[in-house]
Amino acid sequence: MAPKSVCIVGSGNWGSAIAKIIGYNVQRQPDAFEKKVKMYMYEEIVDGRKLTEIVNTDHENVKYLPGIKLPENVVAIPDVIEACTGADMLVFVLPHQFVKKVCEQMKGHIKPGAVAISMIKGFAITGGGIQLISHIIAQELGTECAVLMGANLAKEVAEEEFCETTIGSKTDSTGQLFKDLVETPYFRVAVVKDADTVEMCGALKNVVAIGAGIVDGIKQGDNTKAAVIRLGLMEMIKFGEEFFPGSRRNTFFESCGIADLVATCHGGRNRMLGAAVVESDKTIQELEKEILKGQSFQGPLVAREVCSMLEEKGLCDKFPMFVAVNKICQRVMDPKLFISCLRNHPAHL
Ligand SMILES: NC(=O)C1=CN([C@@H]2O[C@H](COP(=O)(O)OP(=O)(O)OC[C@H]3O[C@@H](n4cnc5c(N)ncnc54)[C@H](O)[C@@H]3O)[C@@H](O)[C@H]2O)C=CC1
Ligand SMILES: O=C(CO)COP(=O)(O)O
Repeated sequence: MAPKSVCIVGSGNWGSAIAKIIGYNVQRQPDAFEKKVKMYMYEEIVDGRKLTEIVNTDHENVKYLPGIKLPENVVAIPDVIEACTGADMLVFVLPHQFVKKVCEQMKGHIKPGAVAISMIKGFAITGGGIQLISHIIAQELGTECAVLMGANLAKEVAEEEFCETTIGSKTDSTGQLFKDLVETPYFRVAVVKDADTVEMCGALKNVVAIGAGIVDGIKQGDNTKAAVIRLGLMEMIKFGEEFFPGSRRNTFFESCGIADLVATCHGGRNRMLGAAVVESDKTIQELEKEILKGQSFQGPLVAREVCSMLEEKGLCDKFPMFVAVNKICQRVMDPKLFISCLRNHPAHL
């Protein structure tokens, strides 16, 4: 079979870290993958130069993953149609609010038989309710779409610190193909079939991580944060029962579940946001600009998406942590009340 060509759709903090892995891995497997990896990059000017030009000449994404060299076979392309045309494998790694628009542009330009994977941690709300991003990609582009989620803080992955991740794929062949594309000695991949639960975990942990940050902001210690992680996991499992029936309990014990909760509740951007919301009166948008300098917090958006579904279904009282995080992000609840709303959590009854 001819080597497969790969296109990465997205080039932020995680997008660039995964581009580093993919760029090296395709070189190690020339029979399986084409050497050139095209990476769609949303164009912007950094220090008077186009970011695509910086990446293609200096081989570093100075804005979103500074200090990390990217392999020279990763080529940044500002036009998503040019980037995806002819690709056999599409790796989606954009902040979730941009997915629909980017897919609309790509529609009609996808190679027949191409397969996709989503590394995006979020949901979409459509007329049909809460939707998984991989389902939107599959519907829009007519491709199969697997998912990859795990305890994978981008900077640590880019610095080649050991971690695990989970690929969820309904078919074994697609799961294995993407495992071959991304696995390294420091990035170990487990493939499971329960893809919807894998993806749901990745989205919901963003909300719990804000809760962990709120705990830091109100100066509570590790016991309290552990309680937030545990209650968050309970709400994630419950959310699966309500919205994605058929979830396998074991999936929550993969890297995408408990491990990602632990990692992001200690080290993630959403955790930072939770602490900052307590410590300042600024809006989420102001904090995002100030703290992340162009990167994106996914948690507040996910909390809003989740709570709009909970309200619609009359389920808010079963998910007090998700609801409290959303209210605190919306600035309609005093963060000091966060603990009291966990005190009477249904998990204690
Ligand atoms: N950063 C991390 O440690 C990890 C992130 N993720 C997930 O990966 C996904 C992508 O996150 P990151 O790569 O970290 O992105 P990021 O947070 O660095 O986001 C910035 C990216 O959005 C792009 N962008 C801005 N406006 C745009 C527009 N209008 N259209 C298209 N793109 C636009 C920017 O060019 C940049 O590439 C998210 O769902 C995130 O939750 C998953 C694992 C780890
Ligand atoms: O998903 C992540 C690590 O697995 C990154 O989380 P943050 O977006 O909160 O930094």
